Amino acid sequence: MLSIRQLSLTYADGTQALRDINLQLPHGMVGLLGPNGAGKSTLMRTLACLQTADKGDIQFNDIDVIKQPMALRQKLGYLPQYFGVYPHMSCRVLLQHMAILKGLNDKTSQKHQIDSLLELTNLTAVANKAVSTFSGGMRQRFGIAQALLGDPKLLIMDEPTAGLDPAERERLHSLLVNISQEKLILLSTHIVEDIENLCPYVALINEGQIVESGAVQQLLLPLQGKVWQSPVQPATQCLLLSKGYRFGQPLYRLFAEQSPCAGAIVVEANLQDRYFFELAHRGATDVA
Ligand SMILES: Nc1ncnc2c1ncn2[C@@H]1O[C@H](COP(=O)(O)OP(=O)(O)OP(=O)(O)O)[C@@H](O)[C@H]1O
Repeated sequence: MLSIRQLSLTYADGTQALRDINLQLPHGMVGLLGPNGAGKSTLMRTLACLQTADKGDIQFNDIDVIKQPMALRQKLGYLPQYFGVYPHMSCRVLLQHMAILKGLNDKTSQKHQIDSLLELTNLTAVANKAVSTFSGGMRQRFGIAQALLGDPKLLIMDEPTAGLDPAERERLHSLLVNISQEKLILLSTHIVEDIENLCPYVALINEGQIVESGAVQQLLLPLQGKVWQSPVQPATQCLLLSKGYRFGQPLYRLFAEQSPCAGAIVVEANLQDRYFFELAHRGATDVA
C-alpha cells in the first residue's frame, strides 16, 4: 500500500505543481491519468525521491519515504518519461552498469538476473547491440528491464507507452500485466485506453490536484445509462463530454439524464467519459 498525505510542491518560479495530494493506492496496476501539465511527472519524481516536496507524507508499506529515501530506493524501480543512454554501450553492459549502481554486486546473481530480464523483455537477441541504436519500443523495453533490476516492489513508470506503435504497445501491456503480481505499479499517462486496458484502479489528476480516485468500475457507475452518442450537437442544455470523429464524421458524447436529441443513442460509459466529466466540472471543456 502506498499512502500519500497532504503532499504539495511549488517550483522556484512559483508554479504550484502539486496541491495537497491525498491518495491511498493498493497493490497491482494503478493508473495516474491527467492532461498535459497536470502534475503527473512531478508526482512520480517526488514519489521516486528525485524531488523534495514542500510538505506532506509518503508511506510505502513500512517505509517513511520522506525520512528514509535510501530504504525506498532499494524497493523502487523507476522508468522516467525520457532517459538518455551512453552512445556506444551495449544493452547488456548498460544493464550491468545499472545493476552495480543498484548495489547488485554479486557477479553470478547479477548475470542470472540480467539474463532473465533480457528474456522477459524480449531483448536477448539484441543484448550486445548499443541501446542508442534501438527503436522506440525496444528502448522502452530496455527501460523496463533496468527498472526491474533488484526485483522492486514499487514500480513507477512515467508515460511508458508514449510514442509506441500498436504492436509494441500491446507487447508492453502483456509485459506489464505479467510483472504486476506482488508489486504496486504506478503508471502515468494521458492515454485513457492504456489505463482501461491495464489498471483496475485509477487516480485522476488535474492542475496539481487529485480530482477523483478509485476502482475504475466504481467510477463509471454514476455515468451508466446517462452517456449518449449523437452525430449532431443538440440544441438543448446538456453536458458535452467530448467531440470526436469517426470516418471523418463528428460524433458527440453527451451526459444527460434523458435523450438529448433525436438520433442520440445511449452507450456504455467509459473512463474517457468520466475523465472529461471531471474536467468539464472544473471548466476545462465546453458545456453544450
Ligand atoms: N522544473 C520546473 N520548473 C517550473 N515548473 C515546472 C517544472 N517542471 C514542471 N513544471 C510545471 O509544473 C506543472 C506540472 O508539470 P508536470 O511535468 O509534472 O506535468 P505532467 O502532467 O507530467 O505533464 P505532461 O503530461 O505534459 O508530461 C506544469 O505547469 C509544468 O509547467
